[in-house]
Amino acid sequence: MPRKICENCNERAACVLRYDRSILCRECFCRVFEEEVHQTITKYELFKPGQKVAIGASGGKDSAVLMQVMKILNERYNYGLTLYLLSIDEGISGYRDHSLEEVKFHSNNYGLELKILSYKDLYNWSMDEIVAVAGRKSNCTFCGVFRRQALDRGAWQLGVDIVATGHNGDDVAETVLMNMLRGDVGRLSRCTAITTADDPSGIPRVKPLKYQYEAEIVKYARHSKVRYFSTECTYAPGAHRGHIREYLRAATKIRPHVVLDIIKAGESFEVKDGVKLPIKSRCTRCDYISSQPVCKACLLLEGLNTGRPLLGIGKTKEGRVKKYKTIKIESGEKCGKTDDCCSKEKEKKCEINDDEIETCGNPAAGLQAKDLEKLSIAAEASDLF
Ligand SMILES: Nc1ncnc2c1ncn2[C@@H]1O[C@H](COP(=O)(O)OP(=O)(O)OP(=O)(O)O)[C@@H](O)[C@H]1O
Repeated sequence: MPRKICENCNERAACVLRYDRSILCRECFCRVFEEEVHQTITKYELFKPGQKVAIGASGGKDSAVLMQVMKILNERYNYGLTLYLLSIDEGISGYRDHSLEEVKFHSNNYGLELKILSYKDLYNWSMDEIVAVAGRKSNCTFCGVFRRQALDRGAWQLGVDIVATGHNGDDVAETVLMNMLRGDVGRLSRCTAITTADDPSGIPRVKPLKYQYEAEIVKYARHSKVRYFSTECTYAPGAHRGHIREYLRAATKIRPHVVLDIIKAGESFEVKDGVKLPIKSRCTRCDYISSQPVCKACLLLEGLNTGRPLLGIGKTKEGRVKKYKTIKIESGEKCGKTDDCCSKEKEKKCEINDDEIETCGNPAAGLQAKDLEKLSIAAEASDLF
């Protein structure tokens, strides 16, 4: 069989590009990969000259590749950025402690200042301690909510203008599917954004690898010899995201560009006028941005600190969060079982929980409450932070 050669330079071929099936050698593949990221950065104007950028560094393949590509592009194209590494130590022994060793190696290797913040210092709870009291079903909710705030706090401490994370195309496509399966219109409408900020006046986060396939990130790491920690999180196997990931992998075998197609579908999604989305305000306890009077992180912490670890998770009666939903009343009939029964007006903002299902005879209220309850489980983990 004739030896395959690179379509660019006639060197020995090493891989096939996923989207157009071009056959490339190692060097040309790496160059094409870097140029694609450069295109994303320039097209979406992710950075401005002179900015300080913290790279969210977990030690895994995505953030390790992001560091290397950002360092190369910053020099090749004179972006004029000062790069830092920011790591959050969630306190997962046998996982994060090992992956942080990789981050320390990268910090020395690239000469980039590294800041590490731990959940234990920030919240007085490590993930191992949380899992010991809350079990393994909701660990991703705790971890996702706490990490979002921790990255923000770390970014403040470093004094950076922007945080870049290694979220890749597969991550974004998974999140689109997760939000669709949950019918979470609010998150669906914002999860494909390449630049995000929980707090509009806070430090924005960008995803320069948003259009890169995970498989090609792995190839890039292999061909350009990027070191990374490859073990999966100790607590990941039960996560909902894992099932979606398996589905996406299977779909990719049939339709190789399904990842980019899903992202495109998500980007084209628009919320109809009149659909009510949660209104963001400030947490009354910590002042962090929140659509509830008390933010999710404060609620989860309250649960942990008062021996009710599922408070805010929405799984037990004790830990149930108050939910509000605007209910349309078709007939205007009054069920009469509660004083403030949602009956007189055509529309009313109702607090929904299981007790209300029992006491209020309005079938619409019961239905909404059950649906919301299902949706609330681990819903926080379906945001890309
Ligand atoms: N503990 C952490 N500290 C700092 N940044 C993090 C941390 N965990 C995740 N991130 C950032 O969020 C991105 C996506 O995280 P995710 O949990 O999806 O991990 P991943 O897909 O395995 O990425 P990676 O391969 O970089 O670990 C990472 O690439 C990184 O930029």
